Amino acid sequence: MSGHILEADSILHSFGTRSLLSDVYLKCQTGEITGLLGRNGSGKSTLLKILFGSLPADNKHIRIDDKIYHQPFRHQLIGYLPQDAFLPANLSLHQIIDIFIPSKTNRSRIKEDERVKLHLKKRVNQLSGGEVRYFELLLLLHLDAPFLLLDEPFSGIEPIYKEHIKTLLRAYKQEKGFIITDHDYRHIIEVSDKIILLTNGACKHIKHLRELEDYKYIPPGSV
Ligand SMILES: Nc1ncnc2c1ncn2[C@@H]1O[C@H](COP(=O)(O)OP(=O)(O)OP(=O)(O)O)[C@@H](O)[C@H]1O
Repeated sequence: MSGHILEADSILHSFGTRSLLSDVYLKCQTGEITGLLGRNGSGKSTLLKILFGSLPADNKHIRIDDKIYHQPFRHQLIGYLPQDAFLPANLSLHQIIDIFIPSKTNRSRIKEDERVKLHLKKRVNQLSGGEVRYFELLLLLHLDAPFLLLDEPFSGIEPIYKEHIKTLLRAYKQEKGFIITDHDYRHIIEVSDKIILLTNGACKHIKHLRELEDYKYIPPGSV
């Protein structure tokens, strides 16, 4: 897959009288992981939903390879891992892989994953939270979409899986661009090529990690 560029600007969004996103610009390209940080309630999940196209914004301008899209997910250009589990609870992993993944090669790859193959016959509701999270992420990585938005991919994941997930992200960024957000900020910082802090409705591009302290996102002396 050759390189792709996702650019979003002029994103405005309010809930009632509260202006949440007022001046958002961000750019992501294949080969790159963008870490999106921000305090609770700063609007990270809202921004990802707007980029994906599942939440209508008051205003938005999303371009992929210079073409404007209102709902990029309808064109299989963006995949999205929401904060909450999204898979049908009563289907087996085997069934879900066959339904979600168009490519036979990719279906086999997922079924051969050592953390998935043990559970293929189980239903989603028979897995632990961390096992489901890992499976969801693996499914998304095997979609054709050039961009993936990951909302808290490390949530509920045991340490050794977190390391494995970082390895997967580094491997798949050869062909995909990622925007990831998680409060496990050390993992985000470690795996990301660039860091954005969402604060006061705008994206601040962080050049030096100490700026995260200046913006009071992390305590003094953390980096
Ligand atoms: N549908 C909605 N209606 C009204 N307010 C909402 C709605 N969705 C989100 N909000 C509010 O918008 C703000 C931002 O929510 P959002 O989930 O985007 O934050 P976040 O940065 O992802 O937070 P966290 O880090 O806690 O997950 C919150 O104050 C939330 O209560």
